[in-house]
Amino acid sequence: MVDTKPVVFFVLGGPGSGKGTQCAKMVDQYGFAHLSAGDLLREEVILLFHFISLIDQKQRDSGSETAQLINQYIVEGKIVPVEITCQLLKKGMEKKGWAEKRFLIDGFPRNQDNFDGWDRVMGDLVEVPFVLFFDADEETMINRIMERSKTSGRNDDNIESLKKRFDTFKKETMPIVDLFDSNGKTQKINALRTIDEVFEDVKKAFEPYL
Ligand SMILES: Nc1ncnc2c1ncn2[C@@H]1O[C@H](COP(=O)(O)OP(=O)(O)OP(=O)(O)O)[C@@H](O)[C@H]1O
Ligand SMILES: Nc1ccn([C@H]2C[C@H](O)[C@@H](COP(=O)(O)O)O2)c(=O)n1
Ligand SMILES: [Mg+2]
Repeated sequence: MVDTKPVVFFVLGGPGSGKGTQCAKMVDQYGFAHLSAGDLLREEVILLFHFISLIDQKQRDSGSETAQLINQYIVEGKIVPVEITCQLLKKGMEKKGWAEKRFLIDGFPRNQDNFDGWDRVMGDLVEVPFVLFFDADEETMINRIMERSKTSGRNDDNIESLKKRFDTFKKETMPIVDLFDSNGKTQKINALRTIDEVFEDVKKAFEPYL
């Protein structure tokens, strides 16, 4: 039987490097499935708070605790424990019908805990041909995020949270990018040009999978 493992491409880069923007273009133009770990975590907080009034006391306490924990991690720019994030990603993949898809998993794995947790749960179930890494300097990324903050409504799009997110990115995420790189699995993209120029390089990286 032909192996039908889903193909997963991780998408990494600093805050505001353009991960979500470029993934959206891959979805629109080539039908890739896109899951952003950050988006899934934000949605989970909303869902847990929203349904809290509908469930019994015991579930309510645990749901509210989880929502508060995720929210706190996000505002502090820290990485949520992988048990939570990996389950959300797995469920998201299943919902999209995972066996036939090419997945872009954006903002994951963000640290060693993410990397190890994914490997435990998903390592044998999917193929990961490479990691796309959007390279940009901090000043550019700060400018983009501060502009985005005018409309995003994100509670971590402010200078205090942003400093912490950059700190986490440098200390915890870059070693993961380097780890993939040492196995020849990082495709680095210069993210400092226009959205369309960056997308030209993104397409080249995915050429064998289009
Ligand atoms: N190449 C680009 N040139 C100028 N602006 C860009 C470019 N790419 C993205 N942007 C803008 O920068 C902001 C951040 O982009 P995006 O949301 O895609 O980043 P991200 O990497 O997903 O960030 P985060 O990690 O915070 O989710 C958005 O407002 C987007 O429109
Ligand atoms: N693997 C992940 C991805 C995201 N988060 C949390 C912490 C991030 O600062 C925040 C926002 O992510 P983004 O939308 O910028 O990709 O979400 C995490 O804990 N683990
Ligand atoms: Mg994003």
